Amino acid sequence: MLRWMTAGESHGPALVAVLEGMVAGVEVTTSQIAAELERRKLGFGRSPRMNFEADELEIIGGVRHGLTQGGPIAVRIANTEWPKWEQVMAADPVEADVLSSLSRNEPLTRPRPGHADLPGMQKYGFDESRPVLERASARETASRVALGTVARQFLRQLLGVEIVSHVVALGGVEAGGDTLPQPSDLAAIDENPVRAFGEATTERMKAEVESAKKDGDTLGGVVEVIAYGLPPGVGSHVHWDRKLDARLSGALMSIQAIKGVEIGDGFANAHRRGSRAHDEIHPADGVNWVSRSSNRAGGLEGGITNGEPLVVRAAKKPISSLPRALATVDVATGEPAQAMHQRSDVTAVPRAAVVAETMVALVLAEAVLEKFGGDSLPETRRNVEGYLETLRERAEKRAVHE
Ligand SMILES: Cc1cc2nc3c(=O)[nH]c(=O)nc-3n(C[C@H](O)[C@H](O)[C@H](O)COP(=O)(O)O)c2cc1C
Ligand SMILES: C=C(O[C@@H]1CC(C(=O)O)=C[C@@H](OP(=O)(O)O)[C@H]1O)C(=O)O
Repeated sequence: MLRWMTAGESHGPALVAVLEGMVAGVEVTTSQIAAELERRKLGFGRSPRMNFEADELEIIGGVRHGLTQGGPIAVRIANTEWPKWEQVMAADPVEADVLSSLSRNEPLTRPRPGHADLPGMQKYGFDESRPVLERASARETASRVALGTVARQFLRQLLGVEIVSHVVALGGVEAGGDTLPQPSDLAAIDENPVRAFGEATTERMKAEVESAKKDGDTLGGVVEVIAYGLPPGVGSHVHWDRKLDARLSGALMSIQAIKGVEIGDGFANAHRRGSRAHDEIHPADGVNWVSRSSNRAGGLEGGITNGEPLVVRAAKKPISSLPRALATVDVATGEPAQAMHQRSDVTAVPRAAVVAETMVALVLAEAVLEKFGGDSLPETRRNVEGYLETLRERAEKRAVHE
């Protein structure tokens, strides 16, 4: 079983994260994780904080000389802004008069519609939203990306799986073209300001971001993640919590501000006839011994991978910290007020794509380990080879019968 947990506040000393259950022998280095953390900061419309908050990464357990050891993998990502927040966010009590002298410590009593502020205050009994937003903040996704890098390396080294993402819609502008980006396109996508691929909608997307910024507004969008190289048979149809589509959706929905998930042509298929919705199966050579002329299912049937590329989409709502603040209630007075706002991204859609890759990597690594087991990469690899050999033998038997 692969498990992962994160802890830490947005303006606390550091984020920490633990990945438990990863096999020994996976190559992973601090610089590989740091490179993924940098990718998470990319994208036009990002928060001013992305320019000055450096992710100071340290692997503090589970990896030795560039190889996982089989034990829990622990990472720490220091918040370089910590000195400015040390008193506001101190773990131990701080003198009341010191705190009241800090402008950063103004009680946040005007909750933002769309953020976790108000329901979090109600649920946990807080008079202001600081303790809620500190943990709700998508700063936490940095620690997910760190763990996701390990999952990604495992999938790559075991199966040659490559995970790609791109922005397919931003602020109502849809990226053109039906061609799926390949792993070799990822570098170009990372260099694209809005992480788009396909027809040149980049300038229109950027213009939309500029326009929203001018209006004091924010934008949402849709990201797509594709995983190449998965064999058929990962996930299961036998029980609700083993279905890979359910697990992927839950993991993607757990990303801050993701409000919709689609597997393959999920929503478009709902409007098509069956004859136009499924992927007809044809005989072919190779391990999978079949081919399909389309991939509307997004590589999943019955909650199981079918050997086609896995394609999932996630819809992100616009950021809820609007410069042109929305109406709210000041919970200190009960009077109408404007929601608090200090700074915010115009959009975090390009960055959410990288986080979505991470969640896909973690879920796939977990499901692959369930299918193949093992405690070391060579052992898991032997199990994969045994399974693929069985698939091949079954395909050959069929060929003899024909
Ligand atoms: C990469 C990323 C960056 C985000 N940046 C911001 C931000 O700057 N301001 C903001 O209000 N929300 C931001 N969010 C969204 C909030 O964290 C999210 O809306 C909030 O935690 C409430 O959760 P919910 O939207 O899932 O209900 C961001 C989300 C992601 C994925
Ligand atoms: C710090 C990150 O994202 C933050 C996510 C976030 C939110 O409300 O989710 C709000 C912003 O933080 P602040 O309110 O301090 O400006 C973002 O910058 C990060 O992704 O590293």
